Amino acid sequence: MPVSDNQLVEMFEHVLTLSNVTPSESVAILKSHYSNPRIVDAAFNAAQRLGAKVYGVELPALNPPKAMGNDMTAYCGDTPLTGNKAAQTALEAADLIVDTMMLLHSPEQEQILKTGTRILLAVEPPEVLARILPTLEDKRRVVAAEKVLKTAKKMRVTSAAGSDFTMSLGDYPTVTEYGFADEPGRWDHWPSGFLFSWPNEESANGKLVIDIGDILLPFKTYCRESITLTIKDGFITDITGGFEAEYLRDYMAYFKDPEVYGISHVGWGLQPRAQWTAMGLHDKNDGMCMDARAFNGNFLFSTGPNTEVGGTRKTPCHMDIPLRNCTITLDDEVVVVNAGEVVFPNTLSE
Ligand SMILES: O=c1ccc(O)c[nH]1
Ligand SMILES: [Fe+2]
Repeated sequence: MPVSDNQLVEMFEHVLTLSNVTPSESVAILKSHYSNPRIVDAAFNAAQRLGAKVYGVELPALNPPKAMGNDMTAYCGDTPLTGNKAAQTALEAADLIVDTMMLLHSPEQEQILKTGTRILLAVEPPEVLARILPTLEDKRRVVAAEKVLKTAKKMRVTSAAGSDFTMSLGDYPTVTEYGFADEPGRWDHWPSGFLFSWPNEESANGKLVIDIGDILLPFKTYCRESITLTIKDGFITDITGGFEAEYLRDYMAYFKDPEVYGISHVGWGLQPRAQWTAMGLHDKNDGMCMDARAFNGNFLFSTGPNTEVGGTRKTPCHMDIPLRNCTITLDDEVVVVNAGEVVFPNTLSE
């Protein structure tokens, strides 16, 4: 439901405080013409109320010729910042950047983070920002899960629908998202509450069944009939099913890039305030639907790029595919999700 300007400023003050913004710091508000002006204003006001030095960086939008739809997560790689050295310098000078235009996980973003600058992405609708306002408990839960994921050498995902998907882990880092950028060089996304890593190259194998009700982003559709993905040595080699499978095949083939079939980040949702049903209550252009990526107990699968963690796959096509009712096991013993229920960490408060 509608969120007042006053509540939006108060929420930004809460999240910037959790992000350790102090009066001795500088905060850059990164925007473009398509940013939500209410979010830009609330971020400006909240940072000033915390005593920080605030400035804005506005970049002209970039429209890659092959990009379709309005969801910024669909097309990764070049961003409005690409090649803009002066803006890059202005952003690297900040202690914290509130990104209201979506830098995505671009090489430029990684360069900024390397300087110690923190980045907080905030592009979802204000009512989603309000419903999933970050808490220290969110961080505790995600960091507890990170402890097992970052030492895991193997992940196995199974489901009653027929998934049996394994991969080796360890060559790539674990990324946590708990909703605030509180440590130097950290990128985070408000709203969130999940974690992920990437399979070691050529190690992902098996079958994934996208079952009825599972979600396809950026299509923002609930699957109405199952799709079966065959994965061999880190790449999808077959996509079978009915219309939904045909649609996914056609969309991925459009990019004419074999790297679109590579496996990208894999992890699970830990946000009890995110809801599987939320996507159905929003228009497709409202936002990127973080409820789908973060809802408690999902298996978040994705395809395409791995450049932000030093991989070589720079394909622009990125699918995020959260599955329900999966069992996720690490190293054949630690079950983190059992048939869609989070079992580790085992304490969850609403
Ligand atoms: O927060 C996000 C959003 C999109 C994505 O692909 C990863 N994390
Ligand atoms: Fe993703």
